[in-house]
Amino acid sequence: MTSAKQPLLELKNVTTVVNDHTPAAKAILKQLNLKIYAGDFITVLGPNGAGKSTFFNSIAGTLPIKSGQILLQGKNITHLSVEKRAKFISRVFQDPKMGTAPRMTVAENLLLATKRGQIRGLKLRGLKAQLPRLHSLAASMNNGLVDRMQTATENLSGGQRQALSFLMATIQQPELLLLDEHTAALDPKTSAQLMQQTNERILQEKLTCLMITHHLDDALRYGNRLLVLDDGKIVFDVRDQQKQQLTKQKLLEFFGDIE
Ligand SMILES: Nc1ncnc2c1ncn2[C@@H]1O[C@H](COP(=O)(O)OP(=O)(O)OP(=O)(O)O)[C@@H](O)[C@H]1O
Repeated sequence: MTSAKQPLLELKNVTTVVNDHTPAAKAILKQLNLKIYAGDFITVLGPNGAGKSTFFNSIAGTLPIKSGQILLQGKNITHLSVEKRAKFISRVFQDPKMGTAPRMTVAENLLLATKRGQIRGLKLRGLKAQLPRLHSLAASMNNGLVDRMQTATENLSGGQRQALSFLMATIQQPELLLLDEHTAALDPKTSAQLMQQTNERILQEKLTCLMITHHLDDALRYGNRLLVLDDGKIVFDVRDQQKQQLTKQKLLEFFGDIE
């Protein structure tokens, strides 16, 4: 029974306010409660402006929460800095330019990611010894990234760059992976390919993941649990068999034309 286990991540009554203490103050997350368990691969749907990115910003610490608590494996991380949370929480954004250092090569970026949280990482020691592992990771993305290991990241295609961002975010097996529409900027074929590699890696590494998407098909096909966020609250939460039985039609009926 999942209810008896300690959640990997728990949000307790989380309220997040933007422009706090100004006349433009607005609550975006509204007393949100959620328990996420190790191994959950959760797809997150919701209309534009529902608060999905704010939800991720609150978990990652890029936006302070106004009230409530965030617990990671029972530890209160509500006031932990973004940098400290980055040791446990990885994130991939929609924009291919965001996850990588543009002037550094693919191999250097990957190596940097293996040393996340260590100061000496910046010196990139040990590149040679790590190369076989980095090569096989790049090859696993099946998109030519492995042939461009010595290429500066800024010269990659958007799909290769997102695949690299994804690898960098998962190379150290984060306790929690946040995918913020990470395939949305890619063409349909590239997006589908990255989605498939994403799924394989998450299952293989048994990662715990929250993935925001506007694609109902992806939200239904991937993961063991599906959430719908609307107006700063979780309004729908299904898992396992209930999720498998969900159809696109039922989802559309539930919250209108989200796509
Ligand atoms: N820093 C901010 N300042 C002011 N308003 C903000 C800020 N961040 C978010 N908002 C507002 O909060 C609401 C929720 O935004 P958020 O980006 O979390 O929604 P979303 O569900 O991710 O939307 P989308 O699907 O369009 O990406 C929106 O109305 C947005 O304009």
